[in-house]
Amino acid sequence: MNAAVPATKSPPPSAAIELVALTKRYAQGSPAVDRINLRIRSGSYCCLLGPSGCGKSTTLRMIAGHESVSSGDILLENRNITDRPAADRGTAMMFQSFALFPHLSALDNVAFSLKMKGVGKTERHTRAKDLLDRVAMGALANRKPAELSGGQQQRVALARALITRPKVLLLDEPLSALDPFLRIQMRAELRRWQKELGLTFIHVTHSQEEAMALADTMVVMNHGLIEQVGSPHEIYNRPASEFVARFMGGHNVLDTAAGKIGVRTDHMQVTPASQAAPDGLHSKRAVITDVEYQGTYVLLGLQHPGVSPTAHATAELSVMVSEAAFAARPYSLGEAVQLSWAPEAAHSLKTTPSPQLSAVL
Ligand SMILES: Nc1ncnc2c1ncn2[C@@H]1O[C@H](COP(=O)(O)OP(=O)(O)OP(=O)(O)O)[C@@H](O)[C@H]1O
Repeated sequence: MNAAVPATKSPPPSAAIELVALTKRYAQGSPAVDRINLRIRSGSYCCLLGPSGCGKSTTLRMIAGHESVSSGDILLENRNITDRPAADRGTAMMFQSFALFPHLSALDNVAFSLKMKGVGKTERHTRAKDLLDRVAMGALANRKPAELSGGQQQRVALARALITRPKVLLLDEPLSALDPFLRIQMRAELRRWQKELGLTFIHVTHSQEEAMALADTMVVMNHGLIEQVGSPHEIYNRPASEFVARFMGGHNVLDTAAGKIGVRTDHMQVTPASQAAPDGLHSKRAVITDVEYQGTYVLLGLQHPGVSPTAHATAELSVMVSEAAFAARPYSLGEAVQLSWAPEAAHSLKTTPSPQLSAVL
């Protein structure tokens, strides 16, 4: 007879950063960050995402040690760093404006923190030059920041952050100072560096597109709370709440007898009302209020029937129709249609965040 074997629980994957009931209260009123729990996997690219004022930068600054914690804990590789000084945490920060010293060369900017630590000139210059070579900036090591492009300054800023050999790199809107073209280029570089270095990156952004392009894990915040944690694919395909569906975009939020549901705009079909069956559980009448050509697809804006469109009204619903489908059957403003969707394309949405959502990666 087999002896009963106690069930063994496999340990959770190692976390580079763990936030435990982390809270920041600046003054009376609702906290900027409200008892959030989060584990960020070692070696992953994590994006903190949310609208202005949601608490993402405050969270990052608390991890960096640039902001005091009202209550809760921050652990780095199981070490409690909540009250440790910024320079002694194993984190490094890369800022939006790169914060390079204008009067110092790229090499001296990168070597600066080693100088402050009393590292000798030969060693600090060797280490700084190695890092500049690594980010393909070795040839421009003697240039001052004003003599470098935005992208080159970003590489210097990255090298400068890495010189202290951090375990976790914190990036506060690192791409927002760049023009749109360079932003996309540097986004790819950030992702490549993170993979090459095998470091944990925590990147704050308000851009859904940026977070989707970069993150292994996205953390969507709203009003100091975490609304949802997941891969870009999970968040985009199964937004947990009405807020996430609306914030991520590309979704319609519909009221049904069973509550609110979300359906992706590219997972809805349009049929002329004259050819449609009566509305059912997975269909709805609507009137076209907007037709936008977007290249590979046409975006139709729609209102519920009976709502007269005004010049300032934004469409309540939108549907993506492929360019070919629109060419085969164009739709015009004011046309009555039926929207339909497959039952599996719809998922229910929470309307309010739960205050103590525990987000474990
Ligand atoms: N030093 C401060 N003193 C008082 N309130 C602050 C301070 N810093 C931030 N706040 C408040 O805390 C809340 C969260 O701010 P935080 O900067 O973390 O938001 P955010 O999501 O990063 O926004 P943004 O994208 O605009 O930077 C906001 O309501 C903000 O006004």
